[in-house]
Amino acid sequence: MIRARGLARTFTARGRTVEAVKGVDIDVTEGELVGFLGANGAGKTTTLRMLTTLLQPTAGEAIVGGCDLRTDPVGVRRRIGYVAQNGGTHPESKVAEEIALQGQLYGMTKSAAQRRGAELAEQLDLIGLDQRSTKTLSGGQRRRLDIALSLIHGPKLIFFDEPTNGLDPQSRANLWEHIRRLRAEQGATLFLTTHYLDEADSLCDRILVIDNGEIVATGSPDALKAKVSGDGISIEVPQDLAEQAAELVARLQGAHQVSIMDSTVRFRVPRGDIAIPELLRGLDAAGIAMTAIQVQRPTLDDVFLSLTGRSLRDPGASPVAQEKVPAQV
Ligand SMILES: Nc1ncnc2c1ncn2[C@@H]1O[C@H](COP(=O)(O)OP(=O)(O)OP(=O)(O)O)[C@@H](O)[C@H]1O
Repeated sequence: MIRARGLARTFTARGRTVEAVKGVDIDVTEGELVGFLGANGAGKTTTLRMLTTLLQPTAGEAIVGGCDLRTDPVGVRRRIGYVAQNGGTHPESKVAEEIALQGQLYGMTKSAAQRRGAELAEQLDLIGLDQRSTKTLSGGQRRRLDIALSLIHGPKLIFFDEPTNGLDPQSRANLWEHIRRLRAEQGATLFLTTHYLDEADSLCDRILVIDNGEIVATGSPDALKAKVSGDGISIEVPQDLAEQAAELVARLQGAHQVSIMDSTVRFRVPRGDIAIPELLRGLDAAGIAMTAIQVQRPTLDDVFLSLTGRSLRDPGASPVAQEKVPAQV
């Protein structure tokens, strides 16, 4: 659905040159829900605007929805939907007028646009709002109207720029449901930018991490977490047996960063769920009584931190998942 090679964009303003996007390669296959994750100014919007024909690349090439970005931008536009960060509705227009106008922009008759608008209103929980002016809609309703407008011509590839930016947690969760349904019910391919870690984690099949105009990692949220840091485990044992427990721990497959502090042994493994049964058997056989175990799953922020040296933590991000369970030895 998307194949970009060496896509780059440089801006020059007042004698200063900014390399906003430095030659990125992007591959997205049909039906995928891909998140483009990065801090403010990383180059997300610039990339999205290039892929949607709104901005000309300085270098590189891309096939988007089967059409060449450089030679057939009109073909690209016909095949994609684009939900911009700030939407494009006029505050005084009525919802029904916006939908009809958008349909007509895509060459539909007024009645065909109204029929399609009614279908979309049903799918996106906008029923009963057609005579409301867009300025009276809530933030979540306005975002859903933006999505309806971008879907009027039935695109199979949809781009979202920061879809839930500025929404309250409940409206964000509601919008995620709508985005998931778009894929499940219409088989759409979705590409969205976000700086929300929890959004990327819970919504996306695959994430591309962009930093300073370069893609620094790609993979499923779980694969990225396992690759970068793995699960952190700490166990409590009698202090005089901590050394012996640490030796057992070091023999677990993939164990690293083993350390001892008083009666606590800390370490990391690629998969805690696989390591723990083996650890329990080893401690049992050695007669070491473990009194507590704590498992800390890695977060996407751990991934981001290890890739970029900076944290992307935000108020909407999920807390670190922690489980404290009694030891069973
Ligand atoms: N029209 C422009 N002229 C000059 N510099 C620009 C222009 N548009 C973007 N930039 C610069 O390019 C870089 C990437 O910006 P971009 O908007 O793509 O980042 P972003 O990851 O989308 O950030 P945000 O999350 O804040 O939207 C930034 O340094 C930005 O200041």
